[in-house]
Amino acid sequence: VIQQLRSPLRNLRGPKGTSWLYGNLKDIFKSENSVLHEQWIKEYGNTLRYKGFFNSNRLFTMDTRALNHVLTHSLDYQKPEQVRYNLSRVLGEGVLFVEGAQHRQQRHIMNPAFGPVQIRALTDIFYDKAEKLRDIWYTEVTAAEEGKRKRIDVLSWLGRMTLDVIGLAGFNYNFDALNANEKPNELNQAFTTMFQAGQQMDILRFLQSRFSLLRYIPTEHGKKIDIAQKTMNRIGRQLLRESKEAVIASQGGDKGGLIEKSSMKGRDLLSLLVKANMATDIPDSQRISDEDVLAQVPTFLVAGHETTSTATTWALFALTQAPEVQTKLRDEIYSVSSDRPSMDELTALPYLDSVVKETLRLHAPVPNTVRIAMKDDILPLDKPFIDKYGNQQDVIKVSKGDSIFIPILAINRSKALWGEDAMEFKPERWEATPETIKSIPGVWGHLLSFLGGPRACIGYRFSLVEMKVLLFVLVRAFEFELAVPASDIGKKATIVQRPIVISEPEKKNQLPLFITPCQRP
Ligand code: HEM
Repeated sequence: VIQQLRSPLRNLRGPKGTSWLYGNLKDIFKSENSVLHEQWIKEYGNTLRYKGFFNSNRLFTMDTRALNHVLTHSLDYQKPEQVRYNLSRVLGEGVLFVEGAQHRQQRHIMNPAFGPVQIRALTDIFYDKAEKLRDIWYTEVTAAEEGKRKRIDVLSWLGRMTLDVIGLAGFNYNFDALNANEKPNELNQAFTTMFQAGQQMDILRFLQSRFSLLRYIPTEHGKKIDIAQKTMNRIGRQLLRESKEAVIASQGGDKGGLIEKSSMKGRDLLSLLVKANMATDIPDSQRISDEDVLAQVPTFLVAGHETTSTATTWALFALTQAPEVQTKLRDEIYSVSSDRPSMDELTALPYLDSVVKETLRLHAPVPNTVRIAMKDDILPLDKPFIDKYGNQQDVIKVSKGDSIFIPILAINRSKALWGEDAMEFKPERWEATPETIKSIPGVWGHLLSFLGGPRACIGYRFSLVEMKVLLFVLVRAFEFELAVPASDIGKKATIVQRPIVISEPEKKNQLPLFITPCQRP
C-alpha cells in the first residue's frame, strides 16, 4: 500500500481497474495479446499506467528510449519475485531465473556455446530432425483415403521436432519424440508435467507466488512438480557426468591435460558449457557450480523448445494466408541445388530471411514480459507525455518496486514505428525498412522478439537457424493450406502465444493444415 501511495505512476493517465484483485489483468488475459494495450495507446497516448494485481499501478510505455533504458539497466530492472518463484519451481537456478552477479557469471560462461561457429556445428541435427518430420508428414498425407484430405496439426508435430532437437543439440539426449509409436520417455513426461503445471494458475498458486509463508502449504500441483523435478534432476546429473567424462577423455584423461577455453569441439550446448567451465585458462571466480550447470538443462528445454516450434507454426500459418509469398519462397528454395545447404548458404537466402523476420515481428512467440524497478529512477523519453493533471512530462519517474510492462508485440507492430501496414504480413518490407525502427532496442533485426540488453535471448541464433532449416526442408517438399477458415484461428495468451481453433476449444492449442506434396518443376 505504501509503495502504491508513493509511486509516481499514480500521476499517469490510464484505464480504471475492473477488479480489486486483478486490476485490468483479467481483461488483458481474455482479449488477444496486445489488443487492449493498443486501444489504451489510442485513448491515453504512448505512456500510461494500467492496473495490475491488487490494483497496483503498472507502467506501460511505447517510448523506445525509455524501454532501452529499462532493458540495458538489467541490474536496476529485474524480473518480479513471483515470476522468479514460479520459474525456480520449474527450472531451478538457471540463467533465465538468476539476477545480478550470478546472472553475469552464468552468461559469461554460457555465451560462447551460442556463438555462430557452435550453431554451425549443430546444423546437421536440425536437418536430420526436419527431414524426419518431412518423411512422417509425407507418409501421413499419402496414406489418406482416396479423395479425402488428412488434417495435420502442425503445432504438435513441430513441438516434437524441436523437443528432439533441443534434446540432442542441448545435452546429447534422445527424446525420440518424433517416433510416434514410442511412449514418451521419462524425461519427456517429466518435462511435460512441469511445463503444464507451470502454465496453470489458481488462486492458491497465485497467493503462494506472492507470499512466501504460504509456500509451505502442500498442494497436488506442488507434489507433481516435485516428482517431475526429481526425475529431471536425476537425468540431468547423469548427462552432466557423461559430459564431464567426455571432456576429460577428449583431453587425454585426467592426467593434468590442459583444457583451453578456445578448444571447444563437442557439439551439444551442455558439453560446451561444461568444457568452458572446466577450462584451465579461466580464473576460479568465473566458474559456475555444478548445480548452476545442471539448472541449465530444464532452462534450455523450457526456453528453447516451444518458442521455436510456435514461431515456425506461425510462419506456416502466415504462408497459408499469403499464397504468393509461399510460392515466392518456394521458388527461392528451389533455386538452391543442394537438399542440405550449409548454414551460411541458408542464411544468405534473402527471402527466407525476410519471411522469418516478418513472422517473428508479427507473431512474436513471447508477446511481452515484465520488470520491476529495484530503485527509484528516471526514464528518459523520446517524446514527452501528458499526465493526468494535463501537464507535459519530459521523463517518467518510477519508484522502487514499480512494475513495468515490456510490450514486445505492441512495439513489433506499432504503426508509428513500422508504418500504416504494420499489422500486415509483408516480407517485402524488409527490403527497405523505415528509419524509425532503428530506435527499437532489440538484440536482432530491430525487433523486440528476442528482447534486448544483457537479458536478451541467448538462443536467438540457434532458433533462427533451426527455423530456417525447417522452412527450407518443409516448403521444398509441401504446399500448405489452412484446414479451417482463417477467422476460426485465434491466439491463446499465455507465456508463449500459440494458435487455437476457436470452434474447437476442447482441443486446446493446434494449427490444422492440409499438406500436399509438391511436384518440383
Ligand atoms: C523463436 C524462438 C525464441 C524466442 C522468441 C525467444 C524469446 C526470448 C525472450 C523474449 C527472452 C527474454 C525473456 C525475459 O527476460 O523476460 C528469452 C530469454 C532466453 N532465451 Fe529465448 N527465445 C527463443 C529461443 C530460444 C532458444 C532456442 C534457446 C536455447 C536453446 C533460448 C534460450 C533462452 C535463455 C536461456 C534465455 C534467458 C536469457 C537471460 O536471461 O540471460 N531461447 N528468449
